[in-house]
Amino acid sequence: MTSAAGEEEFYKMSTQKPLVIGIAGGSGSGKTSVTKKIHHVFKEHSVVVIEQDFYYKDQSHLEFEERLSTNYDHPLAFDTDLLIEDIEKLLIRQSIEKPVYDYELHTRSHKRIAIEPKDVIILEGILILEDKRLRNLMDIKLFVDTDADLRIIRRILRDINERGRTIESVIDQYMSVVRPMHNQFIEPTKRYADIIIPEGGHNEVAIDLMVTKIKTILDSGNDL
Ligand SMILES: Nc1ncnc2c1ncn2[C@@H]1O[C@H](COP(=O)(O)OP(=O)(O)O)[C@@H](O)[C@H]1O
Ligand SMILES: Nc1ccn([C@@H]2O[C@H](COP(=O)(O)O)[C@@H](O)[C@H]2O)c(=O)n1
Repeated sequence: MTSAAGEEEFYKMSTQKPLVIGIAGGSGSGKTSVTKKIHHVFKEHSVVVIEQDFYYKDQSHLEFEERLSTNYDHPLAFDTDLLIEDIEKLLIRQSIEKPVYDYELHTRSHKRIAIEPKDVIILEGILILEDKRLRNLMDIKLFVDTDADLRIIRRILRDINERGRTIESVIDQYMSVVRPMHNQFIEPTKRYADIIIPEGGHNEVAIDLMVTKIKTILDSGNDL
């Protein structure tokens, strides 16, 4: 910082309450794509992304075969207490050690990512709106709403290319667990959203509106 005005701005940015944005939606809906686009705009303005998936419960004590039978679309699959603890730390400007998840091994990796507190926290995941304590931490709640046929097509491609799955395993998991859990737990959380975004990552209008809203809140010192 070279000027008094610059120092004042730095002080304002580093002490205001961080803005928490929740991005929910079904698997394959485009949550990660929306998150990446918003992150891309704000990265130099201090945005941190927290993926709910990284907070799946550690299963390293289980055999690999046993991990295959876990229901990863149920609220109890997540270590929500740890997730809340980490967000609360970021809210009081403390750094955290974010867990890292391994989709091929179905458990947490031994790695951790050091995350410094930032002005904007984006919390992204299928069930982030399901837990009232998490909802209460959010300033803006989004739900990415994409038709089931598109979600399963996207998931098949992604899980085969990026998560080490076979087409049979993706379809079997979708029919037996993902679809029923979506209907039971994820879809009903849409009612908690402030904004419902159809089609996710390619909805430039919705992303521009979100970016403008976040800028307005940050410029006003986050007086929510
Ligand atoms: N609008 C879109 N059109 C086509 N493919 C998309 C679109 N949005 C996302 N995808 C792809 O679909 C897959 C799932 O999207 P992603 O953003 O990871 O969804 P989620 O995080 O909700 O599971 C990814 O491979 C992504 O590249
Ligand atoms: N070991 C795991 C853990 C999670 N999943 C699936 O991931 C989905 C959530 O991630 P998205 O990026 O798609 O939102 C969820 O539907 C789980 O079924 C998995 O397959 N294996």
